[in-house]
Amino acid sequence: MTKTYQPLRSVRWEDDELVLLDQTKLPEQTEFLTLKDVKQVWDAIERLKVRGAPAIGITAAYGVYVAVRHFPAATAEELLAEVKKQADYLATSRPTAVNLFWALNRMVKIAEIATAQGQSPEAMKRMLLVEAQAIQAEDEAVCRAIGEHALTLFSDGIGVLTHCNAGGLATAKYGTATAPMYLAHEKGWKIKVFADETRPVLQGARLTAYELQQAGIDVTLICDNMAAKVMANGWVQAVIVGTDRVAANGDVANKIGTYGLAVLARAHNIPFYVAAPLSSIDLNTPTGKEIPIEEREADEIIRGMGRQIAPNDIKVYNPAFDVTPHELVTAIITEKGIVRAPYKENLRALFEK
Ligand SMILES: CSC[C@@H](O)[C@@H](O)C(=O)COP(=O)(O)O
Repeated sequence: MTKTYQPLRSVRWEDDELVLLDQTKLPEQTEFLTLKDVKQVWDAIERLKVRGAPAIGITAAYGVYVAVRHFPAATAEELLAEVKKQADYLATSRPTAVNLFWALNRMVKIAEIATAQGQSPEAMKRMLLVEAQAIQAEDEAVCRAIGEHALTLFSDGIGVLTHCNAGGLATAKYGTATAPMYLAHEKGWKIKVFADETRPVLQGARLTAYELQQAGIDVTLICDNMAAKVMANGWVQAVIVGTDRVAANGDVANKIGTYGLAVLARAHNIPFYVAAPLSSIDLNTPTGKEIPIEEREADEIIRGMGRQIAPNDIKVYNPAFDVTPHELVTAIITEKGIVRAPYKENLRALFEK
């Protein structure tokens, strides 16, 4: 029997307001936030109320509109300057996911086009909202296309391991790494997913386990340090993860722990796939070494599980992401198809298609 995927919408433009599902409250509470100003949008991104590279980009795009919608500009040039200022501000919310900068650039570009066309400030505001909505709608189609390509690498009965949440909550719909899981499920395939809990913020436990369970997909939650055992048991035929940024040489930044998983996959001869929309591929960053890696506060670890689990003032190292060298990546699955090594040439060619 085929099942239709019921999306969890993490970002919505509703009744002329930006509404977010507060991901920090899941799975205990389903709470929606209406964001009234750009500071609230910045905070929501920084505090992980909205997270996941594509969802961050979509939110920031709406954030630009929210920031300027009531700005009393007399001319298009004046409004353009404000758009640039607010985009620069939103760009400081998180450093690693390139989708944030990609989406903000698109918003600035629309404002530049409106200015060059001699549009009024009010017309420019309307164009900004339409662009943010287009970014969201495109992401849904992109995720579905990634899912269709990724599905060609899967088969009925497959066991798949994933890390963090590259799911519907992190995108407009379907997710990236989860898209083939939803499509396999729709086809009636039996797919077994193992979700790493993903320390320290537990996106795997709180979000991936939750959204796959809601969709009726067979998902088993494991602690991060159990992945090797699950692989050794022979339960996993593919690892698939999302990404925050793919460098021009194919190095992949993703949630901390991804690199370790790629090493384990190689040791067990299991393919390691990265699902990446073109908006996450950054040809301007030559290698993983140049990708800025966010470091977050110690409290995420010391008091991360709702109670104190380490001594106060303990020295903590808390990078939110790591970089998987391209040599460990079996393939990168994009909306335009599946890319394999040599990544430098093949990723560049994608943008010329
Ligand atoms: C499709 S989401 C891809 C990545 O953004 C995801 O895997 C990830 O690392 C998210 O990190 P987060 O810190 O929760 O924003």
